[in-house]
Amino acid sequence: MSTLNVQLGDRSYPIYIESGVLNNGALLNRHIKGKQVIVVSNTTVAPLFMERLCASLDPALQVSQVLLPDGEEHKTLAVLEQIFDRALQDNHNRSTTVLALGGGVVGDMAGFAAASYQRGVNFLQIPTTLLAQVDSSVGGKTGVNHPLGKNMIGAFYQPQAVFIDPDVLDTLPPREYAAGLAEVIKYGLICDPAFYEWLQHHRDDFVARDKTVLGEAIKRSCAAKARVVAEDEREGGVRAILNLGHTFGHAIEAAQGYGSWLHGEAVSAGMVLAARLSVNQGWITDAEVARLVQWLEAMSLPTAPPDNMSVDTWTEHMLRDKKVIDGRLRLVLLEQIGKACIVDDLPQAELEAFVATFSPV
Ligand SMILES: NC(=O)c1ccc[n+]([C@@H]2O[C@H](COP(=O)([O-])OP(=O)(O)OC[C@H]3O[C@@H](n4cnc5c(N)ncnc54)[C@H](O)[C@@H]3O)[C@@H](O)[C@H]2O)c1
Ligand SMILES: O=C(O)C(=O)C[C@@H](O)[C@H](O)[C@H](O)COP(=O)(O)O
Ligand SMILES: [Zn+2]
Repeated sequence: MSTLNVQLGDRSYPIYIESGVLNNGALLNRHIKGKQVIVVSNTTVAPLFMERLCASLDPALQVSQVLLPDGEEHKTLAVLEQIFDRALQDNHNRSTTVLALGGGVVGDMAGFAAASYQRGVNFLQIPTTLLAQVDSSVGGKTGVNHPLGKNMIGAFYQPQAVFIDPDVLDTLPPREYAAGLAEVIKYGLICDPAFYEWLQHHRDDFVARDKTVLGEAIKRSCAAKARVVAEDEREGGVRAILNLGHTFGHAIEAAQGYGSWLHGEAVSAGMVLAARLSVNQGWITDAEVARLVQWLEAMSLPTAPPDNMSVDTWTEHMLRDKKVIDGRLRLVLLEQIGKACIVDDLPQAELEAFVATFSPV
């Protein structure tokens, strides 16, 4: 078993990465504080893993299950209420533990429920998608979408532990697997050039879902995220680099209707746009962007945005980004491959001219 740590003082927590950790009752039960558990999952994931998970839990625990509808379009305040309804109907008190069993949607929603139910209860993450294992289960960003913007309602609320079982990825559909790879590649681009090269070197192994290579990628991704989060938990500064491609990506997701583009797909196209803007600044080369595009395409990821968003639509969504300060956009660009930077002085006219190059007239 590999154990990493997210170092946040008295809120530090372990990330356990182990085949079969879903069946490791001793470990799971050690992190359950009270006598009650609410397992939050969805209608796709629960039939796959709920029984195994519940069999690992201490039989003396009172366990409630909440199965959310599946899909990004259900990551809403209205659906979140289903968790509170069940928690209250089943008399869960402040010492209950919320356990998220699912992908990033379930994790973000369960985390926000844990942050707000009776003003905060114990929270554990069991991520079941590649994207959730390498990104969303770590770092404490929780919340839901609003029709006008992604993740607009939420809280920073760290889990008390993360349990990653790479074996659960065996059932993950190809499109979801590719979406997770986009966030893996992101870490190489923003802060780890050696990892970027290693990932490219193993690109056929990723297509073949080689377990050894995948396990190593999960570990290195979680380690990168843990380092950044430990440095800047609430995104006052450096944490924003984890948002590479997201200003464009979130605009795509919201404008196209949540669920039409997967989050990882929108991030993939968004990273290419951020890379192209970085070329315009004279920082990286066209050849480096071409190499990235070719790689993402080989992973079946989109590398261009949809062609139905006007400049106004782009601008409207991008100006709602959470990184905006006093009406000024902050964009994550690439100073080099493997080194991101945060840019807050790109003239609005330059950004609009850039967006116009891929928008309908
Ligand atoms: N909090 C963060 O730091 C953070 C980071 C990245 C992304 N996110 C959020 O995460 C969400 C995307 O997460 P996602 O990509 O995991 O999507 P998701 O949660 O919608 O899961 C993708 C699909 O895979 C299914 N699934 C999950 N595990 C499975 C398994 N083992 N086998 C078969 N099917 C399985 C799900 O039911 C769903 O249909 C977005 O809402 C995004 O905003 C949050
Ligand atoms: O953890 C972070 O910080 C990230 O930015 C990780 C992103 O991959 C993730 O999609 C996050 O949810 C985006 O956050 P937001 O603050 O832009 O909504
Ligand atoms: Zn993301």
